Amino acid sequence: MTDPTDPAQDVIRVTPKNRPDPAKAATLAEALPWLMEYHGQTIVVKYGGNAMTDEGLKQAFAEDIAFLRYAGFKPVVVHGGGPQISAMLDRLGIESEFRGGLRVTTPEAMDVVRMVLVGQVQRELVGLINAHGHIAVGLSGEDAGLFTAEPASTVVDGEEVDLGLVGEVARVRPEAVLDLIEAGRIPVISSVAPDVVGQVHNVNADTAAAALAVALGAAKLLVLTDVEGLFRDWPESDDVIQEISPESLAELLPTLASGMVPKMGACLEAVRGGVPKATVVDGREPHAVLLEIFTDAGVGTQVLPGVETKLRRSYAAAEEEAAERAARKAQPGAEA
Ligand SMILES: Nc1ncnc2c1ncn2[C@@H]1O[C@H](COP(=O)(O)OP(=O)(O)O)[C@@H](O)[C@H]1O
Ligand SMILES: CC(=O)N[C@@H](CCC(=O)OP(=O)(O)O)C(=O)O
Repeated sequence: MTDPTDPAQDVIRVTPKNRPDPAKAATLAEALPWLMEYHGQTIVVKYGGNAMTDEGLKQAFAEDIAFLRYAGFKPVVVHGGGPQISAMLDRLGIESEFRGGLRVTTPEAMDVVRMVLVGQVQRELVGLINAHGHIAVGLSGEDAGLFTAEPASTVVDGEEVDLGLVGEVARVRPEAVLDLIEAGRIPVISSVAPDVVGQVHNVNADTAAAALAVALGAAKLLVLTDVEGLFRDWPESDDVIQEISPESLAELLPTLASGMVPKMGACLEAVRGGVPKATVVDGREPHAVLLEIFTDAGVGTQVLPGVETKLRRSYAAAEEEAAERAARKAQPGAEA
């Protein structure tokens, strides 16, 4: 017989507020096909500096990455830090410019790029992920011969531009990353890399992520940036490309502007190199990684072999249209 006056008894009255929520179970159940698809698979996540704007976003990113690991995936992070490098160069009074989406890098700027990427951004991300169980380890392209760079060049307005110490990835030795994955750790990688004589180069982080995804045989490359995806006619159009084939992307690439050139070029390289899917999503959305991987909601732009180009309205444009419709409805004399 229970004694209702015994304070040791832990009782709870079920009210509509604290009863189990079937919607939460539905969200978890929605994740099942993706858990099955990616269990044990490597996913390379490129975290762009433009999506690291506040502490909450960075913490949510770290939670997502730890979540993937505990869900049985093998996440690998390649991080950027363009805005953070620019801020430090400004503080130090060193000028830098972008050509074709790449930073023209002098030896003086290279020291700053390396210091900010390896010494600041990478350290911070490792710390944030390790708050969830000491699982992250930082590396750069200089560690264990991970990346070998060769000088990159780019053509802007038909002219070849000298980018200084900017590198392409000429070779990947993924063994160090594979060792860490095997040990259940999460590699967090900065995109600086030596050339064959040891001169360190500044590699665009999208480019580095794609090369690594190919070398690891990743099941997916996920790129977090500060736009909803690839806009068809930036900045005029509201249309975001939802799905695109490598062939159509190759046609579109020469028409793209600024940061999207290396980003979409990297997605193309990844898919051409055998990665089944490369996706660009808006990293300003908290938990963008979990939303993209585990839900059916079509977010961002996916590069997939064998698809027709599919468009959707940007969220901002769709919301504006909905607000206009609502305002028209609310006007006196409007039809109910
Ligand atoms: N077609 C396009 N669609 C979307 N964004 C574009 C496009 N063309 C250029 N951009 C620009 O590219 C930027 C993303 O590249 P970048 O600044 O290098 O980002 P990240 O730091 O994430 O690598 C966007 O913020 C946008 O200003
Ligand atoms: C050659 C080149 O442009 N390197 C980039 C490296 C960092 C990077 O790629 O950062 P995001 O991903 O945040 O853009 C730079 O110096 O900004």
